[in-house]
Amino acid sequence: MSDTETEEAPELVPIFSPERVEQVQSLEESTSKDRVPITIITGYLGSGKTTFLNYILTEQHDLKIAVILNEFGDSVDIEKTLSVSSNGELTEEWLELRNGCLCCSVKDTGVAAIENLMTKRGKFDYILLETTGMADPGPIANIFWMDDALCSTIYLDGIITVVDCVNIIATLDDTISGSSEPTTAHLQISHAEVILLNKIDLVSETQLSQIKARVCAVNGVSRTIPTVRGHIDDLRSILNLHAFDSQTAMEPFVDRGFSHLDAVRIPQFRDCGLTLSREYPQQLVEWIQVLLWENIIPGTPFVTQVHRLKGRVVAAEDAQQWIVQGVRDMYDMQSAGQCLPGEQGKLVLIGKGLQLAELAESLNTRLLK
Ligand SMILES: Nc1nc2c(ncn2[C@@H]2O[C@H](COP(=O)(O)OP(=O)(O)OP(=O)(O)O)[C@@H](O)[C@H]2O)c(=O)[nH]1
Repeated sequence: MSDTETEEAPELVPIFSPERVEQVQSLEESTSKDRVPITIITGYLGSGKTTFLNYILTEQHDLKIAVILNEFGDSVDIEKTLSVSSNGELTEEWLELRNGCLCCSVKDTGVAAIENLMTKRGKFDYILLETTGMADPGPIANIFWMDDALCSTIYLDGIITVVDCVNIIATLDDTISGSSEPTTAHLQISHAEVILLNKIDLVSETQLSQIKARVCAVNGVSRTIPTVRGHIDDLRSILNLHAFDSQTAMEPFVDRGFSHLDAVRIPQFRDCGLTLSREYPQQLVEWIQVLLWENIIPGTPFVTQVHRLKGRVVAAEDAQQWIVQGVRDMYDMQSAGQCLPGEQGKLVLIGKGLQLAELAESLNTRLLK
């Protein structure tokens, strides 16, 4: 018999008193009955969060879901076009969709937006909140723990992180030089209960298993689901997880190690909004290609790294609108019908080395050629 086998087993001590356990149980019961669940959808810039939400908003299902879209910087009006384009309506108000869902674009994930939503209580039974691509979901999740008024009507059900399989490895590698801080992408993955490995149409099976291994190294306890454009056969399998019930009742996020992961500041990062006059899309595309593929501000020696590009381009000849979307070195352009009279285009860039004056001048020079 070894020494360890002769040692007495340690006495197990309950961590929580019977009163506390009772308190938790009653909170969990009220959770299911009286409060509306909210799931946070997070994921790095361009990973496919809005595409996933658009899928939910247009798919037929028996869920009445309210969606809150939160946008980075200046791109809210472009995003709105994307999220409600299937109905052809553009509005900042809450919009009722044909499948019973509600949709709204807000510039800020403030408590006010959620309180405003709760005035429409009864019209929905679930809330999905999309964070910006640069957000650490920890502090947002904290709102549903800290704010007493919100806690009485809403509870955090879970966090879903959308991963862009094409770019995730580069994004995870992209630490601030000399720093051991986790990147935003690490934080987003580490908080998730469910991780959508999205854009698998663009990677091989071998790449997918490498990506899965890398993602699981950051968070090995969450469920991973491979997706194309966020399509999930059984939406219910990722909702109503009650992922935080026991833990949130037992210990606030600050004790779960969330608070020290507070928003990682990436100093070189910035977003730039450029107003476009009516353009010749082909010239703009050539400019975008140099920017994304050569990583310089076209016609200048300035080095850049664009992580996300979104834009609405209005063609000079026929006032047709095009939505341009770029994620790192990939981009696509889709026709979005005729623009309204007098409407101009806009380009929003998020990344490093983005100098507004130089970008604007470079763009003008190229487009005036
Ligand atoms: N090929 C492919 N493209 C995808 C997929 N999912 C999304 N996309 C494209 O990726 C681009 C970015 O998608 P979005 O849904 O806007 O990404 P997002 O995460 O909401 O972006 P941000 O809000 O800017 O962070 C768009 O051009 C989408 O059409 C996918 O599974 N496959």
